[in-house]
Amino acid sequence: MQEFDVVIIGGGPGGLAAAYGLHARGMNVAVVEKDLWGGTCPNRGCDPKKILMAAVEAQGRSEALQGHGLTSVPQLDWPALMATKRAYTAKIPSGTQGGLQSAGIANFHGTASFNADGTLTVGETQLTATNWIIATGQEPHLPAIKGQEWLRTSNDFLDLDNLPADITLMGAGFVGVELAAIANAAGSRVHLVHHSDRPLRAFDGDLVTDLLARLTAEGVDVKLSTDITEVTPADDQYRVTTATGENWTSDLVFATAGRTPVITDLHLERIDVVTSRHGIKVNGQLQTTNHHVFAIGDVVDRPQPKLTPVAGYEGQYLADTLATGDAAAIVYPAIPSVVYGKTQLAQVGVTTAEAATAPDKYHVTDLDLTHWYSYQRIQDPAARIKVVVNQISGDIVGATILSSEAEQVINYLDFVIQNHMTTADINRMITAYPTLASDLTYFN
Ligand SMILES: Cc1cc2nc3c(=O)[nH]c(=O)nc-3n(C[C@H](O)[C@H](O)[C@H](O)COP(=O)(O)OP(=O)(O)OC[C@H]3O[C@@H](n4cnc5c(N)ncnc54)[C@H](O)[C@@H]3O)c2cc1C
Ligand SMILES: NC(=O)c1ccc[n+]([C@@H]2O[C@H](COP(=O)([O-])OP(=O)(O)OC[C@H]3O[C@@H](n4cnc5c(N)ncnc54)[C@H](O)[C@@H]3O)[C@@H](O)[C@H]2O)c1
Repeated sequence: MQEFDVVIIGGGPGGLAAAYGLHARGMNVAVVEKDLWGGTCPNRGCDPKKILMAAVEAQGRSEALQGHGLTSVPQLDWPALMATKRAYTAKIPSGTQGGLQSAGIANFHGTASFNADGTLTVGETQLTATNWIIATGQEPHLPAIKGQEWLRTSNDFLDLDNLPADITLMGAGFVGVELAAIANAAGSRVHLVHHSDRPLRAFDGDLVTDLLARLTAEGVDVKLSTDITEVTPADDQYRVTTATGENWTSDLVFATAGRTPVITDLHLERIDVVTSRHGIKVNGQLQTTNHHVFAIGDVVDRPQPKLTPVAGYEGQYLADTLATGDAAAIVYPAIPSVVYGKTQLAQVGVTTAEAATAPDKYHVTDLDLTHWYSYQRIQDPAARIKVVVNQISGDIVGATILSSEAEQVINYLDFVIQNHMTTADINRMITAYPTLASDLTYFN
């Protein structure tokens, strides 16, 4: 039996932030990982996806400048792009584990499972700890349709040797929309199928409609209010059938219909940790129903978006609270989120839906940016922002933006919101001109 102050289960962004934070505060910690050290984000999530996106973005920029100074559109070389991605991801697990080893943080590779006496089994090893942190993340959800066994996932997509000529994506959430943008740019015929008429529900409806219109204009077959009920092999393809009897064939069908918490192996029922279908239940201190067990990151049932910086923030919070005994509840700052692609959709702070519920407090400005210098210069085909302003103070408190530059603008606005900068504060700054930052003075 090996003893620790804290054992962390899951070596992804959440678990690693907690491990390094606790170790730096002098605590004796161990991390357990059953699969790839580094977790979803650097191995099969954010980072590999955005390596593929680099080529997608470059193609989008070139397309916009056809007739405005550029004469040909670059084509994506999938095998070369995948080789570039693999050159990055191949080093992640060993580099991550090597980092833990050099820091002197104990690490165990294997599937962690709790025992009824509150200890943990990892292969042949038994661990015990004063406190535990569960950071086991989520995995792709495979909808229970006929032919479920034929469905591929984002893990498979991000490791395809060759991109097939025709693919179907079942679900138009973050993952579905981003994979559609990549596959479409790389020359595949993409069917992006969503069961309701309102994908990306967390974002402003008008801007989601604009984004789907852009994807359609780029060649994606967007099908809303379409329920896939069956996938069956048909020669060397798959036949996709919907609830209304519509059908087509595709080379591969991907389930992009959300993700589910990874908790089965842990046997949390043995240690009285309560879960829901959305994940592990926690209080404001990220403490589960067992007072010695905490949970962070994607595996937690909470309203905050499931993103890498959120998992890391929660890991740092627990490093502080467990090391100091200070039990102040976690307070989240504004959390920016971006759906990446040639056209990006991003939001931060108060949403337009929240603003609509308090019209006395908030005013929403809807601006077409296509004629602004920053967007005209690059011939951005779709550029629009909705800015939420506090009517009383006149300050920007939220924004949703659609454009090929959205990922940058949203972070500038995050700084403005997080630091409660007033219009006067922004006007007191001199920013390099003409840039996206120099546009900040025009938003309210
Ligand atoms: C395709 C895709 C793209 C994404 N893009 C972005 C993006 O652009 N930006 C962004 O912010 N977020 C993005 N995300 C989300 C991001 O990857 C997650 O929010 C983040 O990885 C969560 O970190 P985590 O530590 O909670 O979980 P994870 O990173 O999932 O790590 C959990 C780890 O726990 C391990 N584990 C599970 N069970 C056990 C067990 N019983 N024993 C031992 N180990 C176990 C798993 O193997 C895994 O390595 C993306 C996700 C996907 C799928
Ligand atoms: N750029 C980023 O930051 C980024 C990228 C990818 C993932 N993520 C994170 O990972 C999380 C998971 O992403 P995701 O896309 O897997 O989930 P998601 O919840 O964003 O989207 C899944 C969508 O599939 C729909 N759906 C559910 N069942 C369906 C069915 N049977 N048929 C068709 N559609 C169905 C859901 O209604 C939902 O809209 C995101 O919420 C986000 O927090 C972030």
